[in-house]
Amino acid sequence: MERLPGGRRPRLVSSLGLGRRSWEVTLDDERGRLAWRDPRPPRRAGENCFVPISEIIAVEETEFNKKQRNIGRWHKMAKLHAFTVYYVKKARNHRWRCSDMTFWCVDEPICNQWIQALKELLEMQKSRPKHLLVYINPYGGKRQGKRIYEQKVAPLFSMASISTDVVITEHANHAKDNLFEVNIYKYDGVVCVGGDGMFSEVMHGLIGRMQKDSGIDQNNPKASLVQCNIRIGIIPAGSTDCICYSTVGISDPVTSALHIIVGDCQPLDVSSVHHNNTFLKYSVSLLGYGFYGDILKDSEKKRWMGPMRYDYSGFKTFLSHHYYEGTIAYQPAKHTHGSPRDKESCRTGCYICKKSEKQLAEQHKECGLKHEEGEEEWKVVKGKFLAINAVSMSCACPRSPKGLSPAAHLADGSADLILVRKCSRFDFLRYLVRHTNQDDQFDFPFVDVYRVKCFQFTSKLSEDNESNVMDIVKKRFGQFCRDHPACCCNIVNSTWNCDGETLDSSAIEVRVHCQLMKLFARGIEENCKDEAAYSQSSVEQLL
Ligand SMILES: Nc1ncnc2c1ncn2[C@@H]1O[C@H](COP(=O)(O)OP(=O)(O)OP(=O)(O)O)[C@@H](O)[C@H]1O
Ligand SMILES: CCCCCCCCCCCCC/C=C/[C@@H](O)[C@H](CO)NC(=O)CCCCC
Ligand SMILES: [Ca+2]
Repeated sequence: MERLPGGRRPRLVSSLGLGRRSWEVTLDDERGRLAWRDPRPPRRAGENCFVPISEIIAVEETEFNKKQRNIGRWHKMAKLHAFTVYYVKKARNHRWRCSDMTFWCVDEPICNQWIQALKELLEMQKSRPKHLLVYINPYGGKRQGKRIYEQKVAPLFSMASISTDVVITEHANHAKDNLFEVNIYKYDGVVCVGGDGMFSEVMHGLIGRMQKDSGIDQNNPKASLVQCNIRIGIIPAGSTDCICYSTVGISDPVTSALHIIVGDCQPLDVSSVHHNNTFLKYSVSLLGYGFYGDILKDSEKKRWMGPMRYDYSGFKTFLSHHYYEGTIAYQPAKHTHGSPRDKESCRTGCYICKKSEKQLAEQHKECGLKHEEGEEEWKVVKGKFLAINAVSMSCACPRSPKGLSPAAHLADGSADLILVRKCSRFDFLRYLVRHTNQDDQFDFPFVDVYRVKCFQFTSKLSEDNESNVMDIVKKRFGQFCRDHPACCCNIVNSTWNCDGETLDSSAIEVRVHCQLMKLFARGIEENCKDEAAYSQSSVEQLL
């Protein structure tokens, strides 16, 4: 086909059948859409329907047979030629489905011309993956990972001509270790089928591999880490699925598979966690000490309960009402204009995240001129806390649809540090209930929230130990308190919950790395009735 300047194709316009009627169908490369309208005048506004090319999954020649819709007298008069376009249909609550429509005509060359033109346009969608590495955790969540992948995801990948290498994990860290061995550069992305823990493994494998290949020492808390451009796709099959929910808006395997197929790209902040110049872990969702650390520690013993373990341990931890003494030092995130108290949330195309992306690009250009971090002031907060939560994203999940910090951004280079001070059980319950409703979680005198780019935490116990107070006495005293649950003052440390895994150290140093990695996602789309939504509901009416 001839090309216009810029490599674009001329518009392809034909009269094609769709359902019972004949339509003027246009493939418009410039506007990036497949559109059709009723050729009979008068043309009323709203009769023009389209599907964006970026949301077409596949096109294939279709055999017309008796199963096809009744298309009136046409099939009696001539042999019909047809092609089917599979596309993304956007349903409620950010759910995506694969829908299809079959166009037909009597002229075979025209039908072939359409198939070829559509295939060429799909081929030109350069952000779409062609070859993926897939890790499936068969034991995550309700142990449905393998079935979900085989029944719901693999057929879509195959329809979209995506080839895959699939690894079913045999033990914890299988995926992470494997990512250090395989030739990751031959893949357009890595897919993990499982929960947040499985995602964390794949992320550690990929980020770790990138640093290793670039000679960066992960143990240096100040190191400028190398960005990972190999995108990760999450097929949710876990217990919390917070990362999937917060980046897509729903925890649904088919929706996530479609975001992978259309080649979406969502940059993501990653926090590095160190202790004494030793690398511990990366985190993208929740770093929680106190309440969420204690829930996790208790729930690990109850893995056999499946996702229910969090409800059981949550209730138990709530009743125990332990608080912990410690010191937090943080540097405010001055580079970003947002605030954790903003009414607006991070949505697809978020301008605050875009601004951070520009700043990051400038920093990379100026290479080496950054790190004014050391000169900026540190703020210090001491106290007794029921929970210390640092979230790099909202942490929205089915249990908490707005998340722990509804205005947190996916890719602004900051985390929201939420300090919940000692308060009554009743007040803490009021705070927890606000995780689940529309009320402001930070509107309590015992809750403080700061947007930070790095922070350090030291528990009272480790401070005292450092100041040479006898370890054994402290530990005994801690035991004494735990044996008397009515005494809420816990002299032992809590545990850090790092994206659903426990950390061995309570004293940690955390730094947010702006947009260190990328996901096959686009952030949460605004819930307005946009153009695409309109065109698709019109398709439904027509067929
Ligand atoms: N084959 C396996 N056997 C045992 N553990 C595995 C296997 N594959 C992966 N894992 C580990 O299982 C952990 C939990 O997996 P996953 O996240 O998929 O499930 P989950 O039920 O949602 O758990 P979580 O709430 O911790 O995210 C991961 O940290 C991962 O390292
Ligand atoms: C009376 C009603 C009170 C209800 C309160 C419900 C609050 C739910 C908030 C859930 C916040 C999840 C934050 C995400 C953490 C993930 O990185 C992590 C890994 O999957 N999950 C957990 O640690 C699992 C943590 C699960 C906690 C329940
Ligand atoms: Ca962030």
